[in-house]
Amino acid sequence: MGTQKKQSLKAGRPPTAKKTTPNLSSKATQKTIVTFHNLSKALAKAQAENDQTTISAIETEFAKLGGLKAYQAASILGQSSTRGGDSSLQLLQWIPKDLPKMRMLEVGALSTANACSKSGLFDPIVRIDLHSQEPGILQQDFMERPLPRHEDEKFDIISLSLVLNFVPSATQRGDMLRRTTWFLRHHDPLGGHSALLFLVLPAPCVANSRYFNDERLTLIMASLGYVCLQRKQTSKLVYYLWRWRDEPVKGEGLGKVKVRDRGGMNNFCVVLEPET
Ligand SMILES: C[S@@+](CC[C@H](N)C(=O)[O-])C[C@H]1O[C@@H](n2cnc3c(N)ncnc32)[C@H](O)[C@@H]1O
Repeated sequence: MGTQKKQSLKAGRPPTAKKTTPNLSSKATQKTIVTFHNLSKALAKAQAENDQTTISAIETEFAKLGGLKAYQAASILGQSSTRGGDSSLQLLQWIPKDLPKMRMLEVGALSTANACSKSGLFDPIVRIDLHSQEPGILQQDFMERPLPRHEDEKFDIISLSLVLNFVPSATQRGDMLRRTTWFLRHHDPLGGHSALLFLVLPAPCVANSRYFNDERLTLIMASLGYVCLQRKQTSKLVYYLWRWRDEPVKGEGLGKVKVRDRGGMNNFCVVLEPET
């Protein structure tokens, strides 16, 4: 009892098939990702407190690190097969191959050549990112993306892989999850449309947080109208496939609740504010 090594938020990639000794550059890659996340959290706090001195100091640190570009470069390295691979491979294992082609929105897209892009199961794939790395990726903040005017502009599936943990505050994470429902088509069993959300998080977000676990996530998702179809956890990542079935419950919020507390835990949290 209690002998298991605690997971930290540093863990962020699925294990490779063959265990390899981490080399210096994979450590450096992970350090960039962790530093970026820590700076983002500190910046959100300083901004909330309107602490200009701290904001300037953090911005200097971001610049020294190389900003979002350096973070994305580190994340792309993490997607390479030698570093743990492409999370969209898991989605392909869960999607039936005989469905009509699905309209996909990939939020936080780093490449146009991941497994989903090559599968032929999705058409079109609209890829967006805060900082586009390729012509096939639209530079756009999902939180600012114009809302669809017609059902035809909505999607059958949204991919949110390692994006929610990138969002600096708990309420913004809740807002992001709620926003996914505004972009999904209503499920039409006869027309074959499935409104799906593929969500990937670093495992410690649910497995080792004082304020978040699978139960809290399920409550939030249920309040938004989602049911869990699939879940898989590795030592580093947790993957989910959710079906959006019902309209979100109006006026319902889910705040910050301590679900457990042990030394070495993190404070990752998602808060769902009541929709106004
Ligand atoms: C760790 S990378 C994950 C990339 C890839 N989806 C994966 O699974 O490896 C997170 C990406 O999410 C993007 N991102 C974060 N918030 C976003 C937002 N609000 N809108 C669009 N992209 C966002 C970041 O710019 C970053 O490139």
